[in-house]
Amino acid sequence: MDIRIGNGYDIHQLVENRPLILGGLKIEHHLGLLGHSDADVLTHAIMDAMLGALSLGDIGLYFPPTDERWAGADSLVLLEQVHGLIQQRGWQLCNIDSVIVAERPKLKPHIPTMRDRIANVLKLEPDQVSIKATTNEKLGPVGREEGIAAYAVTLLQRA
Ligand SMILES: Nc1ccn([C@@H]2O[C@H](COP(=O)(O)O)[C@@H](O)[C@H]2O)c(=O)n1
Ligand SMILES: C[C@@]1(CO)OP(=O)(O)OP(=O)(O)OC[C@H]1O
Repeated sequence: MDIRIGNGYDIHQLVENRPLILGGLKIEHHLGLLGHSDADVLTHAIMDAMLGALSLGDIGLYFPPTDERWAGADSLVLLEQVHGLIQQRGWQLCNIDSVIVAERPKLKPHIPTMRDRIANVLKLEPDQVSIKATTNEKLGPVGREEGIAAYAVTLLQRA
């Protein structure tokens, strides 16, 4: 089999006195995401999709939330390590498609920079990294701005 698909999902709580980091980009907002790491929910979903494509488990296996080494970790650095695992096994990324579910802030203006940052770490062209945003139409915890969620799908091919 020469292609593999993976999907990833993550959600983090929005709280006061934390930065909002999405796709490696700090976005000005009165709330930020709570987590052991930088809580970059988009990058976490992308890593889980990459690992899932090769049945390699999830990010908690490689970067346990109980391990002080990952306290405040920059998720783009973790992404680079996950990319290394994929490459070591002889695979490369074809493309990523993702969606961030957030009631606020407006993410559209920030998406090109997020795509560039993720693409840069993964040595991809920005057009191989799709990032979309949607609200949750005020429904549920995301709709009440208690958190932000992200979904990602990725396709890998043999290098
Ligand atoms: N946090 C968000 C959410 C959405 N957008 C953009 O707005 C468009 C409309 O969103 P709906 O949930 O009402 O469909 C969406 O297509 C995004 O382009 C955004 O920028 N930031
Ligand atoms: C990368 C890690 C490291 O603690 O980040 P967290 O901020 O704990 O986020 P979560 O998505 O709950 O779990 C993944 C963890 O492995």
